[in-house]
Order: sequence, then C-alpha cells, then structure tokens
Amino acid sequence: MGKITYRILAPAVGSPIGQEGTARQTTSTAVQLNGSGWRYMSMTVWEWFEQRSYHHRDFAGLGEASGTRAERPTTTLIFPARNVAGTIGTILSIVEELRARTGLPDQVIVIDADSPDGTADVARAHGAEVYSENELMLGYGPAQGKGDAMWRALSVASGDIVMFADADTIDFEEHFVYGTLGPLLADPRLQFVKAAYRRPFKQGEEKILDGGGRVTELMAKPLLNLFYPELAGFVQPLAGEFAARREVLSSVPFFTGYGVEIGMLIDVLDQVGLESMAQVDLGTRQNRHQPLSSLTKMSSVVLRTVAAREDLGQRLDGVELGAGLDPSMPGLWELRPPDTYLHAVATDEGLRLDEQLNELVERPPLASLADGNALTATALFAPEGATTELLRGGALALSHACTSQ
Ligand SMILES: O=c1ccn([C@@H]2O[C@H](COP(=O)(O)OP(=O)(O)O[C@H]3O[C@H](CO)[C@@H](O)[C@H](O)[C@H]3O)[C@@H](O)[C@H]2O)c(=O)[nH]1
Ligand SMILES: O=C(O)[C@H](O)COP(=O)(O)O
Repeated sequence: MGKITYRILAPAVGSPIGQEGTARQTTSTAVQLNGSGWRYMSMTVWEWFEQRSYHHRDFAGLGEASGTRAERPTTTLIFPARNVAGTIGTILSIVEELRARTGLPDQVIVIDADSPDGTADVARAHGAEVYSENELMLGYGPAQGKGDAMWRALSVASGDIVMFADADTIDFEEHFVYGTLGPLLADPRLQFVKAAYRRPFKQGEEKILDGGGRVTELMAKPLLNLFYPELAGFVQPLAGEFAARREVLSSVPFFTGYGVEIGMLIDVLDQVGLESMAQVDLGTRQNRHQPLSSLTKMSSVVLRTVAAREDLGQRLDGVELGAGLDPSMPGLWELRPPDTYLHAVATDEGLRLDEQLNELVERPPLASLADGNALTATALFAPEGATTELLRGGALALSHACTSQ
C-alpha cells in the first residue's frame, strides 16, 4: 500500500467567481481534450474545487419571502419518478411551500414512468404538472429509463434554468432547490451546477454515515480519475440533483438510462468548460437503496457510457504519454499525476479534496528471475530461520522457497 497524503482545503464557503484562488501552486497549466484537439483550461482541478464549490447557506436569501422579487431567470424543477408514491407527496409539499413564499421554482414537473403504485395521482394531488414519460416525444416509442424520461420532460420545460431532482429522497428539504439553483441565479457566467452531499447507507434502523453511493465510489470516481481527471473534484458526479441553463441542456445528448448523469457531466465539460461548472454542498441526502444485483448493472451502464465517448482512447494516451501534439504543451497526465487518486468528499465541515498516493506496482514473473536475481525473489518466501546462503542459486532455491509457504 502506498503512502497516503491528504490535502485538506477550506470548507466550501462559496468564494465568488473571479476571486484569486488560494489553492496550492501548480507548475502546469491543465489542458482539456475535445473533439477538435487540445485546449487550455483556465484553472486546475484544485483551483476549481476551491473557487466553484458553494454551500447552500450562501443562497439562503433565495428561500426568504420577499415582497419585491428581483428580476431573475425563470426556473423549472423536474422530478423523474418511478414508484415513488411514498416520497413524492412530501417532497412536492415542501417545494410548494417554497414556491408560495418565494416564487421559486416557477414550474414543477413530475415525469412519471406509468408507475403502478399511483405516483402520478399523488403528484397531481399536490399540484404538480404531471406527464407520463410515454406521452412525450411520441415518435421515439416507449421511454427507456430515467435519462429518457428526463430528456422528454425537458421538451415541456419552460424555465430559463432547468433543475432535475430524484423523487425518492427521504430527507428532502427546500434548500435542495434554492441551493442547487442559487449559483446559476447569482452568477450569469455559470452554466451547470451539481449537488454534493454526504450519503448515509440505511438498512432498517442501522445507519452507516458515509456508507452510501456505492456505484459513485466504486465505479464513477475511479473512472473519472482515469479518463476525465478534470471532473475529479465533483463530490457526487452521479447526483440526480443538478441544474443548468436550458440552452446547455438542449445542446447535449441524453443517455436514456442510468448513464445520463455521467454522460452529461462529460458532455457539458466539453461544451462549456470546467470553469463554467460548479457544485453546491447540500448537507446530507438519504436515498432509497437498490440491491447490489441492480447496482452491478448500473455500474456497467456508467462504465459503458464513459467508454462511448469518442476521445477515450486519446484520453488514455494523453494520461499515459502526455500531450501528443505539441511536446511543449503539458499533457493530461499533469492533471492526474501518475499514481495519485483525487477523492472529493463531503464532510460536516464542508467539502474536501484528498490527493492519495495510489501506486500501481507490478512485480515480474518469478520464473523470469531464475538466475542471479533469484536471491531477491526467494528471499520473499524464505522460511523462518533460513539463511541467504541456503536460498542462493537459481531454480532449486526458487522451488524450495515456493513450497515452503
Ligand atoms: O427508470 C427509471 C428509474 C428511476 N427513475 C427515478 O429516478 C430517480 C433516481 O432513480 P434511482 O433508481 O433512485 O437512482 P439511484 O439508485 O439513487 O441512482 C443514483 O445514480 C444514478 C446513476 O447516475 C442517477 O441516475 C440517480 O439520480 C442517482 O440517485 C428516482 O426519482 C426514480 O423514481 C425513473 O424515473 N425511471
Ligand atoms: O449513486 C450511487 O452510487 C447509487 O445510487 C447507489 O447508492 P447507494 O449505495 O447509496 O444505494
């Protein structure tokens, strides 16, 4: 196991855009690859993490009733919903309270997967605009999962800014809404905002504080570290809670199922650049857990979504070989220095980005060490008390050492 180093940044306090970053000094300028080649990014992941991480408290003013509302872009909140009759009512009541008090969001849509548990009726009873996912964009046939439902719902969204949120959240609060919309309402230069939060794992009465987000931790984050290190600062890259300007959402493809979030993150990065993206700390979120047998499929979809991006091979080359085109240009490997793993986490003290040394060491086949080098190899397996002399010398010593285990 490699030595682990932690770099702890200040809790997210919502530094305004443009403020001079106090992140660590970097010697390189990060570069980003897109369809047309290399281009420079104006900030590193560390700088991004520090300058584009907000806290929902920064936007608490949006949740306060105000007689004279400032002129602002209109907003739509969309809930993809499949069998969420148990949670959608409470969530919509909370949203309605916020809306009655502040006018935010202007439009609330529930896009229902023809759920047999009566989700649509509950949503209608709570005043939402409800559509069946199968009645929109009819020319595309029956809807094919969450991403497809979101794409179809976008076609009836009227807001200048569109937010999506999962409808199975057990501890939904109104700051989920104004917190996620806040950065986009506050700064016209931002184009895309993703939620960040701690994720408890709850089974019956038992709760493991940061045990949730299994696909996120075991698939999405390692995958992004390798192929899209620019995105390694996102604490919850798969979060269903995110918002963007409608033009941005209309200019990227949507994967139909559970690939939608990671696909969008990559495509939005390509479209608007990291500097126009942000994340916001919403505290904690408890979702309804799926069994491992479903999550292994979700993981496979996440993997295939990333693999579907055209420049993946180039990116791997970029990671391994540095910039291919111009030797004087820094490569992607400088964004993700070899042998490090960038791990973004949410804590009670704020969001944190850790850099961990994660060496990949490969030993040669023992059989290839059958002569002079055998001393080193066999010493690893030396029986207690064995002398170096006993083990010295080629294949005989090697076989002795192996069987002595
Ligand atoms: O075919 C579907 C499946 C889900 N949902 C709804 O989508 C939301 C999230 O789905 P869920 O199955 O609870 O996802 P998670 O297991 O929590 O998966 C996480 O990771 C996924 C992959 O990135 C994201 O799509 C999710 O938003 C994110 O919460 C919920 O409101 C569901 O009701 C649909 O509308 N249609
Ligand atoms: O985002 C994820 O990783 C999946 O939704 C799984 O979450 P869970 O481990 O909390 O069920």
